[in-house]
Amino acid sequence: MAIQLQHVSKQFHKKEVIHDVSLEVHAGEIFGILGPSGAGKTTLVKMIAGIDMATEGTIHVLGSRMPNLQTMARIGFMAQSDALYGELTALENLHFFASIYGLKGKKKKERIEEVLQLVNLTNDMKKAVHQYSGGMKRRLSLAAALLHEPEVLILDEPTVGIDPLLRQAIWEELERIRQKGTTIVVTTHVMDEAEKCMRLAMIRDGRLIAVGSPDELKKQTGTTTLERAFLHFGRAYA
Ligand SMILES: Nc1ncnc2c1ncn2[C@@H]1O[C@H](COP(=O)(O)OP(=O)(O)OP(=O)(O)O)[C@@H](O)[C@H]1O
Repeated sequence: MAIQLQHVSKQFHKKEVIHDVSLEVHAGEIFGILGPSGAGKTTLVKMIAGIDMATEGTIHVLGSRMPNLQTMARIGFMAQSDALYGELTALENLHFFASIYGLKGKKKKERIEEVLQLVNLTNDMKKAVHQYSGGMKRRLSLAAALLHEPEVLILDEPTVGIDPLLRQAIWEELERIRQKGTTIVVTTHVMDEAEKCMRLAMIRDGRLIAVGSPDELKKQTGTTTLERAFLHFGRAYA
């Protein structure tokens, strides 16, 4: 088991936005968190990544209770808004993040070259990031999250604003990374992306309404699309 949430709740200013969520993510899977805007996906993944704390309940990642600094060094996190330095080039940005992750010398240089190639930005690596398109910034953020070859990779809506071709390329990349042994958690509000996950959690109004593989969720509800399955599970909480 790579990730375990037990009875996790989160309040902001006394308002509860996550209610009693328990779930498990298996090692080596691509696990999706699917829900509409405001459902609580970002709040959940931030707590898993150790950036935010649960108000109640416990979260374990790779066997340690979060938040835990040592474990955080084994997690790659890509936030929804790109945390990049616009005035620096892509290469300079990656050097900066690599130093934060403690990469040095030859290993650092090699890894930067690898991730740039992975997200297909080698030819643009010397451009200032403020000249990048939205899709290029997303890919650079993904590259930064991959620098330290994390055991767990957490991506908050990684393909928002990315054209379909590139989206496809990013998903192929995620599958490659998974095969190398990384456990991946990805949030999305897009059904066809959820469909690509091995298992997924459906979230509505901060509540977990269902967990399973896309096929299981459709079967359980006797529907042919995840969208219908989502509506079906959601109804029980309406
Ligand atoms: N720092 C905060 N302070 C107060 N309320 C917050 C804070 N962060 C999130 N919320 C609230 O928590 C709820 C869940 O937000 P969250 O960003 O987790 O949803 P989401 O599913 O990621 O949505 P989106 O897809 O739009 O990013 C929302 O009602 C939001 O207003």
